[in-house]
Amino acid sequence: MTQSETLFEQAQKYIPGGVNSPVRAFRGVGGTPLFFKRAEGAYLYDEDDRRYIDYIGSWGPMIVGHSNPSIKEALHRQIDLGVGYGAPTAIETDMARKVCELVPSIDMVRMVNSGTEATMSAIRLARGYTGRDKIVKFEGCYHGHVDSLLVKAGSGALTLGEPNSPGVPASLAEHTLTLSYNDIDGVRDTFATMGDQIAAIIVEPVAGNMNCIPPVPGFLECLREVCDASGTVLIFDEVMTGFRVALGGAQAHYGVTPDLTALGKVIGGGLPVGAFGGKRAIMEYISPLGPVYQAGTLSGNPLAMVAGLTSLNLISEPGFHDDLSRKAETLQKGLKAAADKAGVPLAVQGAGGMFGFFFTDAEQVTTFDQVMACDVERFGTFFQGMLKEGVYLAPSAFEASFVSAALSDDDIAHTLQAAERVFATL
Ligand SMILES: NCC(=O)CCC(=O)O
Repeated sequence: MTQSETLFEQAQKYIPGGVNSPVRAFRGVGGTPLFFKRAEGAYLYDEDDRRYIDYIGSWGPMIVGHSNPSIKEALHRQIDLGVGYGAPTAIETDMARKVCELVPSIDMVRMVNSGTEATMSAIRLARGYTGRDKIVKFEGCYHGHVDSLLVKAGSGALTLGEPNSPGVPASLAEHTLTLSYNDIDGVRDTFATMGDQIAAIIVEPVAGNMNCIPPVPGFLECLREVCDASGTVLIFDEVMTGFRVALGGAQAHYGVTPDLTALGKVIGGGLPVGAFGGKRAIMEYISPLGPVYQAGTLSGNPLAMVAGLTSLNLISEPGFHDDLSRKAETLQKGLKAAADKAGVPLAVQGAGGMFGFFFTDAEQVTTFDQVMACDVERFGTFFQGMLKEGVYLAPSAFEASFVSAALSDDDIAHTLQAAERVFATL
């Protein structure tokens, strides 16, 4: 028995499913989740002392690689000064200023502790601001485990076969209208009949919780247009894409400006942080300025702020995202070439520093239905093969994978050679 197997057995006695977040459980890909004890640069080390090239990066935050010396130094300095005061600090303003500079659609920002809190608060704010209850989300998009957003959700909810979670009252879910991602006509039809009742559209500008689906040309533009016409708040959930698809996020990459943005992952540099921000007139509706309530014991925690701000400073270096995108593109091209060589039908796609691949005959995957038609079993076999080769990809056919700046050209070459060997066995 491996150490991971032993530890997983023990964990299951005390933790539901042995994990603190369901997609870690390796459901649908077989085998036992790996237990890690150390991470450095592009690598994870498991409890059996095996090294893996990491394409998850703690599900996104580790964009500069693990155990970055500058982040560690900033954390050590802050630990000596106290780990939290529950009161304002200068670093919170430094962080807010940085976020507003990097994402020009954000005039004001409020820090929270997770992406879930960010989307939940943004939805409440949009409802309070517009005085409307209905919201629009897209099938297969996941915005954290917020009640009214766990409707036809992606990520672990989809992986485990429960995209509509029990426990969400029907009376709450009925305010959530779910449309098809990339379906421009569907959006126009819905807004033509009930646009004036809809508080917000929330969307992943690149859908990363049903694998990796970029928006088709015109989709995000259409969302902006219908929101403008009906007084609806457009919320981009950039928890995954923020600071990753481009320094200014997917909104900079695709040139479409939301009213509110939800952030997480990279903004915390590996610590638990989320944020939501946007237009001043809307943000002024949040308490204590406005009537919409939102709060948090640990919000703006100084350890989280120094880790996050250091991370944002590191990724602001000129050329950072060009290099990140080049790495992701080399991987995508290489994976496609390796699959072609083995005669395995594969579609590979990505945006900036995120990517995904689909076992399908289709050239391109743009819809939820196409995602669902892909060969999930084959994905599991490939995933396990890559794991044996020391490559740690997202353990679900419904999640994007991520690259970090710590990944070397040799790591990518090793990954592609491994992929060639594993494709040959499928
Ligand atoms: N799509 C998955 C994630 O973003 C990570 C959070 C989780 O464990 O659900």
